[in-house]
Amino acid sequence: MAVQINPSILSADFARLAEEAEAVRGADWLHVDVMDNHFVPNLTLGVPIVESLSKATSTPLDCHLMIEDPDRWAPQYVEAGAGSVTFHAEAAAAPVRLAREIRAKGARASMALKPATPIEPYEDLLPELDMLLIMTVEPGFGGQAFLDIMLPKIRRTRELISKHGLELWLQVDGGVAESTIERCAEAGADVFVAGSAVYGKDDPAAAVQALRAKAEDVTASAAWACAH
Ligand SMILES: O=C(CO)[C@H](O)[C@H](O)COP(=O)(O)O
Repeated sequence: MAVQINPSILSADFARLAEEAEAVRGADWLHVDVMDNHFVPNLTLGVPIVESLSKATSTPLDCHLMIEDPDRWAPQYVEAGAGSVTFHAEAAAAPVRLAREIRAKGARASMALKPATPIEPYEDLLPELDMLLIMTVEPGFGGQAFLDIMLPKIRRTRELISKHGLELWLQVDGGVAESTIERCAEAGADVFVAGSAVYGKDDPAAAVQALRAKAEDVTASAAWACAH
């Protein structure tokens, strides 16, 4: 699977979201962080803004729901135009039913794990998903330091994906930058969310390309990618 770079609009200027989407032309997806100040201690945006943004950009939206009760809300993000919707394993009451509903409505279904949540209890659910997101910071804020201790979980997840022969994308989010992306790629990630490492730069589009080049260098020779 080709490397994908998804800039996180959490680090963008919320008053100029359409222009900020344009500033990362060439990115694979725009990562939209939805926070409700309950599941995480921060508040960002909701369905109406996702609906407007989906009409304002041709880059598909990868919505990461850091909210309680995703079983109720996630389908509304598909209707608002999201191409991929990620709910948290810790918040979903019925993750299989929810993943099937997201897919049935026409979006990619994805599940996220906070740093302290292991992958192993979810092995049997993986065929129900199009992507698995491993948080490499505690969710809630951009600009945090990458948690190296998540690398073994990324490796174990990649092994499970290979073991079951799945076409599942493996996304990492939090502290992904030029200094950390190679370690994530080597461990088995193929979809990379980056907020401050893209929007914190003078040329966000160039930052996307620099991240892509680093990850592609690794995946060209990584054992997991060659075996895939
Ligand atoms: O989900 C998130 C925070 O919960 C953000 O997507 C993530 O933190 C991106 O920001 P940065 O790349 O600056 O760490």
